[in-house]
Amino acid sequence: MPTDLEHIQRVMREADCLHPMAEVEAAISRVAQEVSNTLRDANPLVFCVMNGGLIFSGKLLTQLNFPLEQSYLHASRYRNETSGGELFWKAKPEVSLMDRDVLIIDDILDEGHTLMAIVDFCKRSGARAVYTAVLLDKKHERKARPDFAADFIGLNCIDRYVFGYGMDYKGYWRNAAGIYAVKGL
Ligand SMILES: O=P(O)(O)OC[C@H]1O[C@H](OP(=O)(O)OP(=O)(O)O)[C@H](O)[C@@H]1O
Ligand SMILES: Nc1nc2[nH]cnc2c(=O)[nH]1
Repeated sequence: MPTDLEHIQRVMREADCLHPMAEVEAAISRVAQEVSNTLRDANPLVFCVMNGGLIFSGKLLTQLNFPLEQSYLHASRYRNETSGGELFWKAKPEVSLMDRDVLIIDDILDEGHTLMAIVDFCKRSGARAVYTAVLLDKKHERKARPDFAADFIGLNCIDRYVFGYGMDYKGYWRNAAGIYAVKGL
């Protein structure tokens, strides 16, 4: 079925802006400082979790002023829907993680299944230490494991379906320059 672009446009028009661009950019700069303090001497291997992690990764990486290697992995649970299902690996890391300090960068920690599975994979692949950075930590009582938290968090966000800064609504608006909540979700 062709995408109803009028619907996609309406979602943007009716959305609530939760975190405007200036607030998000300030949060990214703070996270960059925290990551630098922890990893500047670690020669880390940094993974962007595609697709959602793309914009946060790009903006964060340009503010990390120390030697690192960068790559990507792709694990998806939502597959352009607004509720999650089974984790599906589209691309596993191709470089060796053995004895490396690894930093995983993703857009959002919601229930946590995605990030937990990625961390678990990295540890089983021989990483020496695995750190995680997320732009948003969504606050609710449905966490897969309440004791699992990201090491670096940009912003806390309310329990709504959000898009922008890499996060999609039905595959659209990853390019929105702010963090928005879909009306009614
Ligand atoms: O904490 P969870 O409940 O597991 O959800 C968080 C994950 O969901 C989104 O990915 P998605 O599966 O939508 O893929 P995408 O990045 O390609 O949008 C997001 O990018 C996180 O990786
Ligand atoms: N776009 C988007 N992806 C998600 N993955 C998990 N939660 C969310 C969310 O609120 N928005």
